[in-house]
Amino acid sequence: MPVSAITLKNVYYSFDSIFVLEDINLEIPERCYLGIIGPNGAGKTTLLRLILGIIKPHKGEVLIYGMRPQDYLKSQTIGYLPQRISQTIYEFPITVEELVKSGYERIKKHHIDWALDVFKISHLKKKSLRELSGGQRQKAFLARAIALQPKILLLDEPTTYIDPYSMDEVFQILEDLNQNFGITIVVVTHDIATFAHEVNCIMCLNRKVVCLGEPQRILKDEYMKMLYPEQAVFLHRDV
Ligand SMILES: Nc1ncnc2c1ncn2[C@@H]1O[C@H](COP(=O)(O)OP(=O)(O)OP(=O)(O)O)[C@@H](O)[C@H]1O
Repeated sequence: MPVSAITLKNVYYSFDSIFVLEDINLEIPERCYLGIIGPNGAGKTTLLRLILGIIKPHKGEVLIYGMRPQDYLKSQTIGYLPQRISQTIYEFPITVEELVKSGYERIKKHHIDWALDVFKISHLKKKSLRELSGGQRQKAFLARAIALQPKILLLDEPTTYIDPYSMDEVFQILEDLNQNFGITIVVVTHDIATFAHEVNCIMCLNRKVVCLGEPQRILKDEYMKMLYPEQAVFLHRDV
């Protein structure tokens, strides 16, 4: 039986007494590459923050390899690329290398070098973030997310700022991290059509789990209509 990397059981979360997530039940097996899609405000980022233990469910439980996130994080890490990165970080003269090790007290140099190498930005390591393009910066943040060699990687809109050529490169790297390094990846995205070719499972979220399954099955009009009922035009893609 596959090991469950992330489990959510009957999870509820509310802001100001309004539930933004309701009765979420989810098992993400180890080595899964899951895409989470859903309209604005569907609760996608909130779900990632629950998995990270930044916030706690108001009802139900979140387990990482059978442990509460705060217990798991005592000995392990979860890689995370947040959706919104504070612009103020660019005002400090921080280099790519410094960014990758920031917040990690005992990180080893070869881990930093490995992460920079994975995202093909070793040549930029002494450059200030201010000198980089948006895509190069995003790769620097992705490198930081994997620097501690986590078993789980959570990415919130990772392809923002990345041009189509570099996007293929990033997809290749993520696939390699998933297949060859065995990292479980959860990616939140609005770029459904592109990601459908990358992930092996898609979850549609809109406060509740609307549907979950293989991309070929999920990207059918019937499910998209359930997820985006206001939209007049739906995706027609062969995946
Ligand atoms: N700190 C907060 N205080 C109050 N409400 C919040 C807070 N953070 C999020 N919300 C609300 O919770 C709901 C879910 O937000 P969340 O950011 O998880 O959605 P999302 O699916 O990631 O959206 P998007 O695709 O726009 O990034 C939204 O209605 C949002 O307004």
